[in-house]
Amino acid sequence: MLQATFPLADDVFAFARAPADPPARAQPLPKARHGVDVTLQALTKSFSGRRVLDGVGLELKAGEFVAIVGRSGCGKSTLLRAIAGLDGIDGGKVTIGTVDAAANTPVPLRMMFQDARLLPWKTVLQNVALGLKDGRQAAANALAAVGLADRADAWPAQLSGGQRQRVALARALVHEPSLLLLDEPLGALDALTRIEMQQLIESLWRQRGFTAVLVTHDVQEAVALADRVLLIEEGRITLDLAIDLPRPRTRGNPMFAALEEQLLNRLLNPVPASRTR
Ligand SMILES: Nc1ncnc2c1ncn2[C@@H]1O[C@H](COP(=O)(O)OP(=O)(O)OP(=O)(O)O)[C@@H](O)[C@H]1O
Repeated sequence: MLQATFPLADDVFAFARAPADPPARAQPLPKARHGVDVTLQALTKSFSGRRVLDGVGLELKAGEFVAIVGRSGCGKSTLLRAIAGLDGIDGGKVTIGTVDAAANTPVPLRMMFQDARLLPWKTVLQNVALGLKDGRQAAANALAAVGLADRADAWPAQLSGGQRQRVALARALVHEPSLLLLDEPLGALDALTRIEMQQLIESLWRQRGFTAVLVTHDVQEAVALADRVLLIEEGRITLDLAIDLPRPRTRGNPMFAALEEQLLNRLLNPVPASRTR
């Protein structure tokens, strides 16, 4: 369900025509949908004989916000892509809601990446409406929800990096996903824009109730956003840390700083896998 086909010739003509369509007036986003439970059982995945996921098991509750951290190359994106069904797995099972992800049944999930992956020959509104039948109104609503109602007719090249990620977020939200997978989507943004985007993602998550899984290198971001932070080491989840702080969270809170330090110390001083199994 994540892959759409893009009729190239139509797109080229659309480039010549756009943005001739009348502007769609923004309306509030529809009422929140609920998130889905996600269950991973004994996931394994190897690349060139090297085991990257080594029997990962995990249960996420509907509407939970989970962050995944770990050293570079530990398998965070591989795990996310396995949940999304983008890459095959060697063993184990992914269940989203009641659907076995291997069953080829569409599941209500969307994914955001570090780069916005917008089509440069489509306007912002057209990018968000992509793959939707009569999607202009829904796209306008989603753009308003991310604060970009006034850029609907702009081209992606006319936007800043932060604005492009807002469009990518709108493009995901317009489908009202029950599960949003975020693969380091804020990694390329400056510090201030990053915090603004974190606040936006958190507020949309609170309004809409989807389950969120965020891969991040930034432990502060993980503590700011997540209900639970998971650490991946040697192909397994070796730490599952509950972040029991009220929202919205204040970085100056001593408990915030203590959790951040705990995670950072754990990342810098890995425990041998044999002691975590
Ligand atoms: N398509 C692929 N083909 C071969 N090896 C791959 C492929 N995808 C990932 N790998 C390898 O699997 C390991 C885990 O990669 P992955 O991208 O999941 O790590 P990561 O924790 O997300 O890393 P980073 O934090 O640097 O983004 C790495 O050693 C990587 O080189």
